[in-house]
Amino acid sequence: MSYVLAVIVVILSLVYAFYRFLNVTSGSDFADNSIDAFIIPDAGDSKLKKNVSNSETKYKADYTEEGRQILILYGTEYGCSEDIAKLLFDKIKTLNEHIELPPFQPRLINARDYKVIDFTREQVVFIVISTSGDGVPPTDSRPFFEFLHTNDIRINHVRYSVLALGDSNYPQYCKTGRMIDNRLQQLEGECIIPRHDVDMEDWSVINAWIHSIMIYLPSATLQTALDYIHHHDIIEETYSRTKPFMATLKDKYLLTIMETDVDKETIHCEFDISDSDLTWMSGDALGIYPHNNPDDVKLLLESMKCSGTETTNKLGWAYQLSEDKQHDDVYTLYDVLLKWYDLKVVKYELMELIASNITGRNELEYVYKLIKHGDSKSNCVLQTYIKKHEIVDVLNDFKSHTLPWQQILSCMRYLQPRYYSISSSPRKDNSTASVTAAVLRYVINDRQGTGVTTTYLYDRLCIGDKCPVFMSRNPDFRLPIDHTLPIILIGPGTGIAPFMAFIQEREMMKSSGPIWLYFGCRHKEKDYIYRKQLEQWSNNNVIRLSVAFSRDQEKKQYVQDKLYEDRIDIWKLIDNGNASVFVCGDAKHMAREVHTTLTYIVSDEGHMNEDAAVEYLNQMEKSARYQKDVWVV
Ligand SMILES: Cc1cc2nc3c(=O)[nH]c(=O)nc-3n(C[C@H](O)[C@H](O)[C@H](O)COP(=O)(O)O)c2cc1C
Repeated sequence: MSYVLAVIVVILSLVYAFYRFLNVTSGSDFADNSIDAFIIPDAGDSKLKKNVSNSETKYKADYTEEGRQILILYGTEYGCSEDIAKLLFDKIKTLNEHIELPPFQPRLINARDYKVIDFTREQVVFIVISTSGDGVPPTDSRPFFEFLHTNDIRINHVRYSVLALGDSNYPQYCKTGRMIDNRLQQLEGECIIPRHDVDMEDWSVINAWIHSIMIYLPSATLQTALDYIHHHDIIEETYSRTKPFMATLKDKYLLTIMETDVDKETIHCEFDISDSDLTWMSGDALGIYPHNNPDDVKLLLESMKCSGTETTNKLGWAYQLSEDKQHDDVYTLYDVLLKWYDLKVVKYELMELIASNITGRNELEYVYKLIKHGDSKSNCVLQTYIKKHEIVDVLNDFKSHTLPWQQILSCMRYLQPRYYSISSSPRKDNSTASVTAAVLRYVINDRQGTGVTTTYLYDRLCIGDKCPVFMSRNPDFRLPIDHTLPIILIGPGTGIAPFMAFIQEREMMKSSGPIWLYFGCRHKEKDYIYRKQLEQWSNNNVIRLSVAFSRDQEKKQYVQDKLYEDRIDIWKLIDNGNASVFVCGDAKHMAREVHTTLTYIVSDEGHMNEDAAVEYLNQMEKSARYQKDVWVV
């Protein structure tokens, strides 16, 4: 029996080794190809230390020697396209290690800074761009998109390829990348690698695209030239996603009453941004970089077989603090995990790394079962596993691992900022930005899980503490310029956050435009957040207020029921009053229900068939956002 098992293990190991060989030779093994780029050096190694400091500036290098230039242009809302563009940059640089010809000179440019580009001087352009909002380009890439579509720029000598990032749950899937690709074709650019559409950061697609570029470049004919792009020509914002401002938490309090475990825990936080030049408009969001839960860090350290006192100098990338001048400081592993790494998201590379390291038969069989169909989104076994496991769970599932912590880190994601609609208007107080957040606590694999940012804000960040923040623009979510026009705001739960800012704004402007607010929660006495303020506004005729309590009576009531009750008046306000409708909330089904109800109202009251009603709403709801204001912890 044991002989048979031993044979099975050997066969599995061989199959896996062969599988890895196939992947490495086909270049789709992201882990193997990327580890070097991300490995965190040990503090004592000065050569590596130098590399780390360089990595802060390497993407902004001005080239003073001739090279074979390649433009990498990215447009991003949340940073993913930028990370991919940087990875491509690093990969192209590695080609120089194997060639004697003039080096490749990749240049990395944010589409926001497109004006520094002279397309007549470019030869090869790789574009990585996401789609945002309701199928629109990332906010600060919009001028570039506009420029490209309104100017007949001469690019018939340019070779290009586009990587389009998106999410197939949205109707306008990868629209920005698709439109840019079409436009470049129209302008007679030569597409050298067909566009790849990336559904929800599907790394198998991203790797395939990068791999095609790596195959293409060595044999490509490229003239050498001296670079004309100078980074000092690019004006940077003082504070941004990559360079956040350290805001002071001025105040925080619970908005709900907690009597049982299932009761909602919603908080209000105020950040002092007075020493920054940060500005915002009602409808914008605040990006917040959290710290992880120290208990989670300790559990992870155990599963990594580390004490946490291991040291390293800073990461290849972390958000930069303007007052933080000590980039070469030594950090403990505990600190690094607390502040810069995502402890939850399991990357495929980690699974591969584990598979290459463990020896236990059962564990080997298990991991092979998970990864044998690769890292594609269609590998349901792996996807289901990843959804239900955080990194600590994975390491505990494969306890026989002997992985050095540096390698584990190299397969982890950086901690991403979380975005919250700002619930205060700058017209009222432009030095204080408020956010409203539902604290997330859940059970995963028999232990307590917590939402990183919401518990950071409520449990760990104290009043007076500082925390890195930045502004995230939301230009499609704005009050009508004409303040006399009516607005209908539908915002149950924390969906009310941006509407608090809208109402404050109109109140400050003493605007005459009617405001109808539809708010919903479970119980009048427990989670009717901002009740006092809302009722005061209602009593003072600033708003017309309608509240649905879903669990205070036998028959559940939701905002859509309230909309339906008011259907005749709503139709009049929309049709005769030219009202704008805004929807915001954190539940997908709510947005769907509201949309269905609005369609019904328009078709019934406006005497249209359903298709016409949907079309009418599409036209009318230009500024409405469904499910877009969901800033998941
Ligand atoms: C608010 C919001 C709106 C989005 N709208 C779309 C969309 O209309 N079409 C689409 O394909 N993807 C959409 N996405 C998905 C993003 O394109 C995807 O998450 C992408 O990986 C983000 O890349 P970035 O971090 O470079 O911006 C949306 C994502 C968010 C958060």
